[in-house]
Amino acid sequence: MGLFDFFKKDKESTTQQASLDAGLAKTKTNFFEQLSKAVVGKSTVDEAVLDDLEGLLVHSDVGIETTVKVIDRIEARVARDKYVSTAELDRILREEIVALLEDNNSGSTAMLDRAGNSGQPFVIMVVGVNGVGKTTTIGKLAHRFHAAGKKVVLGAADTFRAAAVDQLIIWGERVGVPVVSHGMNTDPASVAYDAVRKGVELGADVVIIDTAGRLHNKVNLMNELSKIKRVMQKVIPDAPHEVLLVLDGSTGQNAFMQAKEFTKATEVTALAVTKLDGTARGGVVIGISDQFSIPVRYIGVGEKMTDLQLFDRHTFVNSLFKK
Ligand SMILES: Nc1nc2c(ncn2[C@@H]2O[C@H](COP(=O)(O)OP(=O)(O)OP(=O)(O)O)[C@@H](O)[C@H]2O)c(=O)[nH]1
Repeated sequence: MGLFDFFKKDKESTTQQASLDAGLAKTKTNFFEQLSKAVVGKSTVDEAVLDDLEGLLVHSDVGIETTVKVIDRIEARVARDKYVSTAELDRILREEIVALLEDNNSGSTAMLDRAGNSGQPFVIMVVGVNGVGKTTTIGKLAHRFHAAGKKVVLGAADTFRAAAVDQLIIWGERVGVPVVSHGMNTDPASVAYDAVRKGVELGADVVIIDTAGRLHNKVNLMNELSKIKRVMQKVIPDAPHEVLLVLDGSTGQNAFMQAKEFTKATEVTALAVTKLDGTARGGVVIGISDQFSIPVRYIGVGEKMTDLQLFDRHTFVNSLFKK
């Protein structure tokens, strides 16, 4: 890495950090206001403080099971160290959350590092219900790959809604990458097949396929996703290399429910959690990454093309606890 690249990278990470800090601002304000209320007038972490902390974590959408794990860890620490001051609670909580994410999120390799390494396009099938930010996330991903010098092809296989196809085409133009589309109400599997073929023809590094996510008809969803996979495999036998489920972080327990349903319908290999900037309950990322043994790879912290970040547990928790 040359000196220029080093500074460029350094500047990039500073910008990323700033947008993460801004994106998590609502969650932070909410969490720390509540946390300081919980410990006001108390010098040690006792049962009452732990009870308040439990309520606070649940309220931040960390989820019951994960909250119980965090509280158990802190309780064990309090029992071991005998005296834990409330002033230390921040640090302890932060350490325990990082440790929890470490247990559950190991082995997540950034897609960008893997894309284009095998000589064939790296195929990403993107799933998720309408409105969660699926198309936007695909646009942002395309931008990320494109900006990193990767050749990208998009496939508009969400043919159920005209707007989804149009929106993807607009993203393609904005980013400067080709979009394979057959229009609305066409066979999604045929779009996916053509997109993967186009990717091979063009020597693309990445092919990203948008799909329709109609959860209310699980059998149809399952069949449609299986069919899309089967036809892709006629072109590239081990495709898709990633099935990315997009979840709206501002919908709290709904996001958990969707993750449960989609993981039943297809084999999901990675998660993207969007709209964290619009919620005070960003704890959902901690819960989701703990509950499903699927790595959270990306988080959305705004509407701009550059507002999609690689999820890194340390950076995330540091930002959350930064005052
Ligand atoms: N604030 C914010 N808005 C986001 C983020 N990601 C997506 N959005 C917005 O969420 C809205 C829905 O996003 P879409 O990409 O249209 O959602 P979709 O899941 O593709 O839904 P359909 O296109 O309706 O299938 C859009 O207005 C996006 O700009 C994010 O990380 N932060």
